[in-house]
Amino acid sequence: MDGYSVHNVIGEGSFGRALLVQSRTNQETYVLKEIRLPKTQSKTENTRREAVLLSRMKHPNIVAFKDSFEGGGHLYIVMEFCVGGDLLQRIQQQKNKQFPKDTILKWFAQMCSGTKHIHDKRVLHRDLKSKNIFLTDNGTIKLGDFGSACVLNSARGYAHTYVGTPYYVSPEIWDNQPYNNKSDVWSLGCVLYELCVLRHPFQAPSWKSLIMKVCRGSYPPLPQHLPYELQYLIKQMFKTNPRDRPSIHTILTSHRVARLLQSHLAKQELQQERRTGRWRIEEGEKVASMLGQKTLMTASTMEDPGLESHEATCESSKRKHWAPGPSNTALRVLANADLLSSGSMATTHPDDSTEVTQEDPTEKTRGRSQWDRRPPEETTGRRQWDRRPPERLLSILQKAQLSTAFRTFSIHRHDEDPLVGPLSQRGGDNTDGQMEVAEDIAVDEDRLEPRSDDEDTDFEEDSPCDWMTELEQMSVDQVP
Ligand SMILES: Nc1ncnc2c1ncn2[C@@H]1O[C@H](COP(=O)(O)OP(=O)(O)OP(=O)(O)O)[C@@H](O)[C@H]1O
Repeated sequence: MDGYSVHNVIGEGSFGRALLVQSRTNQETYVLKEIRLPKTQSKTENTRREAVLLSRMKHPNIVAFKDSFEGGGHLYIVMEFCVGGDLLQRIQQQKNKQFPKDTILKWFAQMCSGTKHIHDKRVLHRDLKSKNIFLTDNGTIKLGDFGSACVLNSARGYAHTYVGTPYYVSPEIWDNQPYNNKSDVWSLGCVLYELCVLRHPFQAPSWKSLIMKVCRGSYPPLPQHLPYELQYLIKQMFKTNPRDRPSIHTILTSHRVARLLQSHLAKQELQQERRTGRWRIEEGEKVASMLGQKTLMTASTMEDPGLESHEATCESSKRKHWAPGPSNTALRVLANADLLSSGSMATTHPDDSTEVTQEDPTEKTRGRSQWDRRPPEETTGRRQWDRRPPERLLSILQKAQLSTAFRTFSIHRHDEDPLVGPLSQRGGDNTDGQMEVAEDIAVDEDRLEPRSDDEDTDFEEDSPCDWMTELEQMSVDQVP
């Protein structure tokens, strides 16, 4: 601490404080994060990983790491100060005035660029949200607060990390599936939506309603004045099956949307893209070993072909695949069946705006992804994403006191209603209980078409924690 003089405290997070400091050496202003070190050795190691991870991420759209040190039972991480504050504050400052289209595109392009850098290193952010995205004085976007997932890798830590804040959590996480790179894409979709609408895409008056909306990808349509590309992009980012969601690489390289975004990336960023476009294996391995193998798995177009074939042999047995059937964790028959109305048991297909029940075999092919133009017989056995909400979770939440869920999920760290977010409308919104997507949007299916699963970057958490079981146990423990 001797090298810095403290100006003021700029905020308190769940792990400590953020201070505004000035370096005695170069007189520059920085943010110093003071993080309480856990008592046990293994947890302390995990906490240190945040600093290690941050120090390895060098990109114009990621908050720059300056230094880290320890003292008095705390870890201190010194990082770039983003004068413009976080994006959530910026959205709130707008009141109800929409951002100009070009601002949205520029910021989103920069977010993608930063996220791509992280993903190219096989790291998942896991907590992308407008509060963790910052602005510099010249309006450049910087992703911050990432790597906390690696820090919080105790069993409870994972539960905490996986769920994060409910507004940004993708359907597969509610379904107790491993976090993967497409889960970050979903969260970025939420941020993009917030920039366009100044509200959360998914908000509801109850847990059940919120989770159902997320699992069905049900959000109010964007205002008509926004360009087609943005409307379409959001629709793709909110594909409930992660395999149908484009990767960041796809978003940044495909067709018209990509061109629109690329034109908003500064020359400097494009150069950085070119430099880091290919994933460097040594770099990825270094990060993985620093993170104690807690990082990610195989298969990316960014790899050397040699690496790909090597990994295909060595890793194939380890790699987790999406189960070829409905989730066996979340879709157990609900003991208290009245939790779900008949309407909520229906599977809705936004692409053809038809509601069909999950069990109706004649409707199976209509539920296929719009990208999947193969004849029905070729797709037999392919996983159809089940858009019923994760019933086991709903059941747990039904029994659990909201305050228990509040603590476990760390959804909202203050005393307010955990389901009322900073951009929420009280009492939910007009999509509550209904499937309302932008039906009237014309779809050009050739644009931003995700490549096949094998081609698109796709990696996931190595050893995910079964946070749902943990939560279930906690709710049982709470019963007097
Ligand atoms: N690099 C930064 N530049 C400017 N402001 C920052 C920076 N990092 C954090 N802040 C601000 O400091 C405050 C505290 O941040 P911190 O990351 O410690 O906690 P949090 O994001 O509020 O909570 P948590 O980390 O528990 O999610 C926030 O208001 C955040 O906007």
